[in-house]
Amino acid sequence: MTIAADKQAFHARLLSIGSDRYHDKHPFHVMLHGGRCTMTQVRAWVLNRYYYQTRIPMKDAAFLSRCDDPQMRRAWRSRIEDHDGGHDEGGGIRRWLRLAEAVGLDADFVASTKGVLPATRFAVDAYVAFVRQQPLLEAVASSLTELFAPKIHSERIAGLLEHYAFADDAALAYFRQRLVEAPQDVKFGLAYVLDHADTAEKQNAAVAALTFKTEVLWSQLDALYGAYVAPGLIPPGGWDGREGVTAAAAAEAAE
Ligand SMILES: O=C(O)c1cc(C(=O)O)c2c(n1)C(=O)C(=O)c1cc(C(=O)O)[nH]c1-2
Repeated sequence: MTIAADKQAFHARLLSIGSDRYHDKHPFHVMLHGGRCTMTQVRAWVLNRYYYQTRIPMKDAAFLSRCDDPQMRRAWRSRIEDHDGGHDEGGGIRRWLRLAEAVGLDADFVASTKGVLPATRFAVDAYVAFVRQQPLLEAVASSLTELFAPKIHSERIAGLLEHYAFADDAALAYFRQRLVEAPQDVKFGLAYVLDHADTAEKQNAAVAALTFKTEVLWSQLDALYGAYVAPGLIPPGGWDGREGVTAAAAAEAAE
């Protein structure tokens, strides 16, 4: 096989992980985007997913701390800016808290990460540990689920706007902004992985890293589904569906 054909086949393998395993296919997302979640289920998703949001810039900082190439650090550091932003305007994390408020949650409660499901923490912490420990090629490959994220963000914007009263441009600003940011990140990450995975062994390791990441995402939704859809078993320490719901949202529900 020529080098170009080998790269092409490797690229196709990476893309097929998205079509086989990305979390857009998870039943919880299907419910959420199709307007079939209760507000308690929507809140549980926002609250748990906040934990992922908080750990993304931490894993990117872990990544940067391992990079000895200034070129690479320069390309990677905007990811931290995207999520943390500046002191006054904030970034993705603050936009996520705006979504939390729009769904009727107290932002300080969500920011405390109280009530986050144990399995959400385990999955997200495993991602941070992976990026801290594994070879850089695998750390970059694990970020490539973002290849598939613009599609899910577009579907989510459309689905939430269509089906839920809380959804408007301010509430969904997080997702619109990701549609601008993610393609830049992924362009660099994909080129890096295609260039540096130059042996079958490295290609297999990159495929395994991307697969692992799809599992990190999928298991967060399994945890949500089990606790808040069926069988509805909320583990000790998991959000009870009431704490942190604003008085206004609780009153609206009681009407
Ligand atoms: O809503 C989603 O489905 C989704 C998925 C992913 C992803 O595929 O990891 C990310 C995001 N959103 C996202 O907003 C985001 O900032 C992000 C960063 C990363 C990463 O691994 O560095 N993934 C994702």
